[in-house]
Amino acid sequence: MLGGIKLLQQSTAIFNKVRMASSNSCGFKAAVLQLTVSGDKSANVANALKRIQLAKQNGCTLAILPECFNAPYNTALFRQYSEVIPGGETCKALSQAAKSNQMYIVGGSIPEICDDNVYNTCTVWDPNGNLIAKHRKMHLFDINIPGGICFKESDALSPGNSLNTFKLGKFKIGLGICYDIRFSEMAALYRKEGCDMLIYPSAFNMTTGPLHWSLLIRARAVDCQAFVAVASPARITNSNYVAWGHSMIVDPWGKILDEATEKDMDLYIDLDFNARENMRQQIPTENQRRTDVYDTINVKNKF
Ligand SMILES: NC(=O)CCC(=O)C(=O)O
Repeated sequence: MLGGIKLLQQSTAIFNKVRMASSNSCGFKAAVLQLTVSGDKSANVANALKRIQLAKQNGCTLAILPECFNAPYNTALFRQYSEVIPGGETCKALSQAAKSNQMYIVGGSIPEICDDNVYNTCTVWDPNGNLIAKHRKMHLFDINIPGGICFKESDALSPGNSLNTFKLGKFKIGLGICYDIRFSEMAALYRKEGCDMLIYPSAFNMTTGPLHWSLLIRARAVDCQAFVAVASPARITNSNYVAWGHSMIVDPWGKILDEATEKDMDLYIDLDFNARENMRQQIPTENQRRTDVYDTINVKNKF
């Protein structure tokens, strides 16, 4: 824990072992799974496992699940669906899936219970089935747009207080959850930490989704010069919270490499990190920052 920023990373020994099996020098193939989420937790988890296996069959090294993929996205239900990490049924299933498919899994998010607090938490699993990172949503989704949407996660959830990264081979990946993407300071810290990619399991809504969703994803990609992947639940029009869908992966230039519709579907995308290196050399903003003028992030939050 340095300056309020905690990094959770696997040990070098595991890292080396996994790297051999799972990535090459310039990239890997990622799956973004846009799953239908119902009130039946076991069915949600079983569906995720099936789709992870399909991603493996399609040559993917990494599978990314949506925010709140095992439970309805509903403040009144978070506690009821919550489970402990890593001992709960969802974590056990994800760990097993990572091991049997020899994949990395970014387990979207699930309602986590810890010391009677409930968190919106993302877990990450390596191909040995080990939990290598955990991120609790830092910025709770509390908004009120008259005639649009009123949602108050803080009625039911506590916020996380740390930034979290993990390594896939030589690539460093920073984690956020949905509303976290609106806070560019957080992404800037991940960039400063050297992240090659940011992943945000998400569930935007029908009011903000149309204008803000791809804008924010592309903005974070361009200002961090990193890949950004976001996985949403599929849209179910008669549910309490209607998700925007449109899961996507954007490259460091801000180009949308692939985008889902609102329907239940998966994306499989080859990521070539050479493109990222080229961009960082051609537009070297990292070395051009005027930290003599705006030094808040750099001074307060040294990793
Ligand atoms: N689940 C969320 O955090 C939703 C965020 C969202 O929709 C937004 O507009 O921001």
